[in-house]
Amino acid sequence: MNGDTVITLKNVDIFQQKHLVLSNVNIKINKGEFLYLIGQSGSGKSSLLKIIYGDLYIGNGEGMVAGFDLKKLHENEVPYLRRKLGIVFQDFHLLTDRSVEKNLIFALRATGWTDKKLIDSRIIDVLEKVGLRSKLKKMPYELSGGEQQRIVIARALLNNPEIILADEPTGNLDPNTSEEIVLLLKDIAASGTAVLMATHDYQIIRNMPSRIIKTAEGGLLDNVSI
Ligand SMILES: Nc1ncnc2c1ncn2[C@@H]1O[C@H](COP(=O)(O)OP(=O)(O)OP(=O)(O)O)[C@@H](O)[C@H]1O
Repeated sequence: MNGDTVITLKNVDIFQQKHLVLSNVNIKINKGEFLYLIGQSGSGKSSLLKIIYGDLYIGNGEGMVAGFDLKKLHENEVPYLRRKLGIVFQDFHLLTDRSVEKNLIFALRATGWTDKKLIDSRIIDVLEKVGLRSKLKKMPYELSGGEQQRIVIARALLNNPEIILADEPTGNLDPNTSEEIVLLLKDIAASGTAVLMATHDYQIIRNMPSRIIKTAEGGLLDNVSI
């Protein structure tokens, strides 16, 4: 793995229980790349993401993610791998009973941050990155769906991840708001974080083309056109 590669999977077989979902997966993703992950429902997109964030273990093959060797990954190292990853999933909602600021403080404390000054300045940094500094004191229900998704992205950026995994981040958003979210993710990629975004939204891909990988027929295809 050279210094610019943040994800390498080599001849990896991906199982759910005893069922082989994807076989012989080969992929390299570099620092700062933005990729779409497509594939029919049930074809293995989530399983691929799970291998990357250490929720499924590698059987056959080799994998390196953000410097962690997936083959040797011990259960108690998974939280450290996750700190190198920003996760933006549809079901990773904001906590609805507290403000944006308190959501972000909660996420930082959970990953070991204790210094109040550093916490405050990190929160301002990530809110500026997503263009929502003014929403610091708002409750999630006072924000639009797109704004909430930006805050989820801000939360994913807190620990300065090497990779963002986004699973259908625009699934509940209207087309214009969806494009803004993808533009934001592309900006984040341009500043050095790799972004892998699973989506079923081909319109977005057509409007904002990028490298596409696809789960199909029990394998992973690279550089696909749609
Ligand atoms: N926990 C599990 N135990 C057993 N089989 C599973 C489990 N999770 C998923 N599978 C099976 O693995 C295959 C791939 O599922 P996966 O969730 O990776 O697909 P997907 O492409 O992400 O689908 P979707 O787009 O609907 O989210 C499916 O056949 C599914 O039934």
